[in-house]
Amino acid sequence: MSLKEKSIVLTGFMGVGKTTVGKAVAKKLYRDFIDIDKEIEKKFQMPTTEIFKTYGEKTFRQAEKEMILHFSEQKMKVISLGGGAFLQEEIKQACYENCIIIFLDLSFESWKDRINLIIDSRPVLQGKTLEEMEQIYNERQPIYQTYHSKINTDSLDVEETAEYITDSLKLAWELYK
Ligand SMILES: Nc1ncnc2c1ncn2[C@@H]1O[C@H](COP(=O)(O)OP(=O)(O)O)[C@@H](O)[C@H]1O
Ligand SMILES: O=C(O)C1=C[C@@H](OP(=O)(O)O)[C@@H](O)[C@H](O)C1
Ligand SMILES: [Mg+2]
Repeated sequence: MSLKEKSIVLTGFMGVGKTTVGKAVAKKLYRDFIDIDKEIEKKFQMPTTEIFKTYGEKTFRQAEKEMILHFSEQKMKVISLGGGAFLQEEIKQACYENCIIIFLDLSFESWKDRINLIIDSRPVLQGKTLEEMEQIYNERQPIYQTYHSKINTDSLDVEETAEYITDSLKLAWELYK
């Protein structure tokens, strides 16, 4: 597969903007957009929080793995992962080999301001104190260190982040064609 054909995968902690930015990047590149959480929710016909409540996290993680292994083999997509996907080594390897992984980084200080936007739809955060959330944030950082490109979004809005990503990709495609 040539570099230009590879699917783009967005990774990073919950709430950093993978879904929102992924959609914007796909639009700019005229590619299909796949949000893995959306695909899992379609499969189970219920929101993620309900999947966790009804079937448990293990079932969610199994579906997440199957879905990502399937889509990571496809060309020319923009794929937004869930923030827990890279807890599974097999997913990380498949994405690293087949796709271009972009890590959306955001400091905990900036992340804190988004809690209200995401808390209701993120079962992993529900019932946690701010200190516990910070602990999860810190514990998760090592899993995101497998990437091809990293972008810190502390001072960027969605459109600026999407533009930075597409500009970098176009440059890489031009350089390595
Ligand atoms: N760069 C950004 N600046 C400000 N808010 C953002 C940014 N990126 C995303 N958001 C907002 O943060 C929330 C979580 O974004 P989302 O794309 O669902 O993150 P993720 O998929 O990484 O969990 C949404 O309400 C979204 O509008
Ligand atoms: O980090 C996690 O464990 C999760 C992140 C969520 O996706 P986002 O990163 O898009 O919020 C979703 O997959 C699920 O709630 C579990
Ligand atoms: Mg998302």
